[in-house]
Amino acid sequence: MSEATSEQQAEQRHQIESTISRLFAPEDAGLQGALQAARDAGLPEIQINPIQGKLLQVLATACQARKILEIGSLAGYSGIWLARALPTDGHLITLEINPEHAEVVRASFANAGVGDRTEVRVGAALDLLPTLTTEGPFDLIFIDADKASYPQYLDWAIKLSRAGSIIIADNCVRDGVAFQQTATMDADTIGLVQYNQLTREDPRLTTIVLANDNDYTDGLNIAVVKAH
Ligand SMILES: C[S@@+](CC[C@H](N)C(=O)[O-])C[C@H]1O[C@@H](n2cnc3c(N)ncnc32)[C@H](O)[C@@H]1O
Repeated sequence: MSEATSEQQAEQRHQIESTISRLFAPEDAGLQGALQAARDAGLPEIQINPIQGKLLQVLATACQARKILEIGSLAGYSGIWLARALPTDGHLITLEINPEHAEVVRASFANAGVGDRTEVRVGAALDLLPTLTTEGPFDLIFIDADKASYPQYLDWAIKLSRAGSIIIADNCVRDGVAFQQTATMDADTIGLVQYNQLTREDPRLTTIVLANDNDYTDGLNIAVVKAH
């Protein structure tokens, strides 16, 4: 029997990922509504994928999250996955620099039935993070905004967390460039490379990066805070 070509292997991986997505991470009307609202508003389609969304829920449930902080809301897709892991008196704060994105997020949260436990704060995350010190600690922090600021976001995430909190950052693979020091890196890549290095070396964290198996998304850096 002839061996599968790399195209056949890629197709097989895609089929398996689609099956996992369909069985374990189906999108309901609220999630699909957020995607449609993003398209209608002309927002870029750069949200996490359904398997990552379900993984965020699994992690939020594992740390019994009551308070979640997100940096980078876009249209609210990842926020909906996260908010649905909260108890009814739980709270998600999401930070978004673009006021037009924030309007879409608020409408999508309401449409998905999580408007009561979510709050969108508009501004540059590095300006907003210092205002959150009295509202923490946050049980889960999801970082998914401008990549150049990731190292500073990590500092804030640790400050705003407790032992047992989970800090997750998106785009920490980028076809492998997020692990390589090179002379020609742009500011985003420098931020990602430093973020991976900092989370790997910080004795307060236990960290892993999970790469997705397809070619149109990326990978999550997942760190658990052991102690401060
Ligand atoms: C990749 S998207 C977020 C995707 C979203 N987490 C999801 O998966 O559904 C990044 C978002 O971060 C926002 N953003 C970029 N720089 C920011 C900053 N300095 N502070 C706050 N938000 C920022 C962008 O406007 C954009 O909406």
